[in-house]
Amino acid sequence: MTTEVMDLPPEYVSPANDLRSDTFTTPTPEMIKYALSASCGDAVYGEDIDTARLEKTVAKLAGKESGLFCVSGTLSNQIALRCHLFQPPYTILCDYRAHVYTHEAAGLAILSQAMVVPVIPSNGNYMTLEDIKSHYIPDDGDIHGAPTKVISLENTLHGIVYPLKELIRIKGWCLENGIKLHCDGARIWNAAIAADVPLKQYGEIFDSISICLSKSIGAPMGSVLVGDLKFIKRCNHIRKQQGGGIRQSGIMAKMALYNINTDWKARLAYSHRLAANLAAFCKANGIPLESPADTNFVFIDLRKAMMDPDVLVKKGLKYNVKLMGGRVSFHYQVSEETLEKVKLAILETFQYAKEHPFDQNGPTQIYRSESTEIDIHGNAIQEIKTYKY
Ligand SMILES: Cc1ncc(COP(=O)(O)O)c(C=O)c1O
Ligand SMILES: C[C@@H](O)[C@H](N)C(=O)O
Repeated sequence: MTTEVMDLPPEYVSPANDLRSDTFTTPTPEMIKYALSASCGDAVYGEDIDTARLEKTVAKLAGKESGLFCVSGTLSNQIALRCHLFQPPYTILCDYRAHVYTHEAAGLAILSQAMVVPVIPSNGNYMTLEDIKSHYIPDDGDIHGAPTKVISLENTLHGIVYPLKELIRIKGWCLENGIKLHCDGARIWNAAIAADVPLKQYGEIFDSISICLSKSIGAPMGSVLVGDLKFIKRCNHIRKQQGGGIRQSGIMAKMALYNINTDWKARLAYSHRLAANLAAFCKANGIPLESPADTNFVFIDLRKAMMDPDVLVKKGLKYNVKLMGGRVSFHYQVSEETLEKVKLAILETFQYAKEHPFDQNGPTQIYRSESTEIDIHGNAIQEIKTYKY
């Protein structure tokens, strides 16, 4: 039996109770209405006005010469890193939790033919210059080596805001050593308001930034990759090679522009407030967190708490809240009611773990197919409705 998503009850398809990711933000009627006046040129020929407007708007916000609208953050990251690289052998250095390394299907190996140096930060939260210096591979002519040619940082990573001073230190060292610096800015908007740093200041530090539109900004899709003009022209070439050329993308660009041109800071600040509230609740109840809740994510330390992620997912559904595991992701469309309900689900799971400790010895995964309402065959997962916890 295949179950159309449309058959699922409304509460299953609303963003208001969806804490799995900020990618679940949905277009509002205002965005859709605004998009009705979108341009309809062929963007591959550079003839779509609203796509060009979006690219210029985001590039200007970041203080960069040019921007390129990509269908996804994955594509914009992969294109950027590929275009910073020229002749293998080389390596890309990043945090061991970086999306470009863990969630982009080995694109760095396939598209860029790059080796990756994944670094565990010595402070547990973000790589320092000292971490980088002790892991990078110098371009010193040693025929055993694959020199590090680009460093990819994520801001925020795990919801953690990268300290500006550290970014500036890393940038200075990269300039001295001829290493490019890319930012996976899927949540750079969140970092900007949490750290009160203008996007333009991040633009001065990074050679390229992949600025996602489909997360907290709330656009239906995509990212804008920003950098200098020559670099973005090269990225446009590789984007086309990867099948990423978009024709009439004005409608999508217009929806993104609507949210960028309205009060995105207030919307993100709301999500950060909810996350901070949940983090304080966890602290007050002795529930450990993996990392500081600087922005819109709360990462519960399931391993430390011996909490079973499947129990948490099903407790969530008991209170009509969607979770994927220990990461609780807030966005501007999440309701205050959902915040109160997820507290109940987390507390009950924490208490359940005291009697039924769960020793998770496998990998910690963000994506958990059990947490969706329909399986890969499109069949509703009935047992979720008959949870036993
Ligand atoms: C940190 C980070 N970078 C990049 C991406 C990729 O974005 P997309 O899903 O649009 O490919 C994501 C997830 O969406 C992400 O969480
Ligand atoms: C997991 C990752 O691919 C996705 N970007 C998310 O944050 O939900």
